[in-house]
Amino acid sequence: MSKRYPIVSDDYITAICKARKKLRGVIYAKKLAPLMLRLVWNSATTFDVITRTGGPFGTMRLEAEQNHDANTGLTDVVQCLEVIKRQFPVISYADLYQLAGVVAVEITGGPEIPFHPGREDKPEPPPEGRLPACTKGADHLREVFGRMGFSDKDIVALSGGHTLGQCYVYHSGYHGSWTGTPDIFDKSYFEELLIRHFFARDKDATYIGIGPRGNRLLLQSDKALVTDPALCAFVIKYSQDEDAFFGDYAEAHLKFSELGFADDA
Ligand code: HEM
Repeated sequence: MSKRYPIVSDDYITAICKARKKLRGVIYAKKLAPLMLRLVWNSATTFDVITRTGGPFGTMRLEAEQNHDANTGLTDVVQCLEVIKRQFPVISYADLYQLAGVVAVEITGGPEIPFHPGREDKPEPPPEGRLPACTKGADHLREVFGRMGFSDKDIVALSGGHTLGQCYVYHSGYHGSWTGTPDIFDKSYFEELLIRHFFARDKDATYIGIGPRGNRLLLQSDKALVTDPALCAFVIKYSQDEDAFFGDYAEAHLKFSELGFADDA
């Protein structure tokens, strides 16, 4: 679907440029990049193409959505963004959150992702249960991502977002990072995935192992990328070619950050 982006005022663009700088400082100083990325992913991919509800429209500001099981741990980061929102009240929550996601990837060494302003905030949170489950395999990933128009390539490239950050027991019940460099956006997620899935032969939903710098983890949804041959072809490609990963990631990130936005119906 082609996009017809809304025209925003010069003042709005100036505010976006200033907010981007603030975000760089805050995300860097408070080491918030992984949480920011999780926040924007969890916000955007609630979009439902049929009802056109959910999506990257700032509803994570609402307590009801923060209370969804999949969003445990995101309240602090929402509050951090609230401080920036107060400095730039003209910017919608929807734009501010998605801008924060783009900045999080950029300042950790990842690709530059285009950003188009003009999203409006929705008043209602989406229903719970639209995000992919981490305890299921490739069929489930294809079903959930496919619903939003994502291909196999998009599924694998986006899952590379797990190059950043980790799981926390008090959020998801799991503990560990996917790589030894969870504050750097690079292709190490795919390298680790190819090595570690060999050790993950049991039927348990997650693999937990010990890495040079703490616990390593593979969710069932991560393992599915290696056990499914079509998905695995992309894992191998990205593990060998960071430029290819960055290019495909940036394209897919842009797509999720604009689900339901500026659609030229
Ligand atoms: C494929 C389906 C996915 C599932 C099932 C999934 C599930 C999870 C789970 C369970 C956590 C741990 C939360 C916690 O304990 O704090 C997590 C963390 C994270 N996810 Fe995903 N995720 C998926 C896709 C993605 C995508 C596409 C992105 C970004 C493009 C992403 C970015 C992150 C980040 C950055 C973290 C770490 C957050 C932190 O360190 O605080 N995830 N994810």
